[in-house]
Amino acid sequence: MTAMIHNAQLIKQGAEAKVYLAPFCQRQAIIKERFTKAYRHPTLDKKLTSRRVVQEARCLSRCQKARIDTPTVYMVDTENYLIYMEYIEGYSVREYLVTPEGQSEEAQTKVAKEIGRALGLMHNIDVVHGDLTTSNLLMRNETGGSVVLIDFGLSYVSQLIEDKAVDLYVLERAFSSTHPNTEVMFEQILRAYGESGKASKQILKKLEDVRMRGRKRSMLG
Ligand SMILES: Nc1ncnc2c1ncn2[C@@H]1O[C@H](COP(=O)(O)OP(=O)(O)OP(=O)(O)O)[C@@H](O)[C@H]1O
Repeated sequence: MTAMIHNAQLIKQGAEAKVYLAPFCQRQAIIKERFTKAYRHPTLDKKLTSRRVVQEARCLSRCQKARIDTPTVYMVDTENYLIYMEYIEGYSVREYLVTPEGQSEEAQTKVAKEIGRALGLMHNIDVVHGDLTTSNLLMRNETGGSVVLIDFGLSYVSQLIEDKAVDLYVLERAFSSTHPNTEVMFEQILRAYGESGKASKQILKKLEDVRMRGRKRSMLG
């Protein structure tokens, strides 16, 4: 793949995908390459891998149409399992929260409101992210740190309250395991979410059940 794309720089090698930074149409772009799995039957594997690529690109485009800040999809190559998308210059919320600025109450409130609003809008259009972490929330340099949702690799479309509640729970767990003392910030995310989502009150109610199940499970080991 590096041979096919001129000047590609590998920025992340994951278990499912490689992410490159490369010039594309006179600008820097992100190219995400999903790889096939050797243990699967080749025909089935090709089908599943290209389906994943299409699903990721579709969820990204669906968000973009609803004016949710996500990387613009430039091109999808299902033959080679590639998505070309806008490169967001900035840093992740994960990185931001450990900076002196990111530790201030005021900054955290601002970011929390943006995150909650973006998630509310995303769930309004029935996109479930599937992997919400503070690394998958970027802050754009260009706009002074507005929040961009990335990595729709596990995303899908669902109307189910349960799926959306689990999506929030995944983020809550990510916050509590990665960022100590951010309970207030997470509450603010949920408040903003409650104000911008259609069925958000029901989803937040469901989140309480999901948390309870999570607690029971961890008690049982
Ligand atoms: N559009 C983008 N702009 C800037 N950086 C990006 C962009 N997309 C991805 N990145 C960077 O690459 C990293 C990995 O990307 P991503 O999270 O999409 O891949 P992944 O976790 O390996 O994929 P998956 O979870 O689908 O297997 C991100 O954490 C981020 O640092």
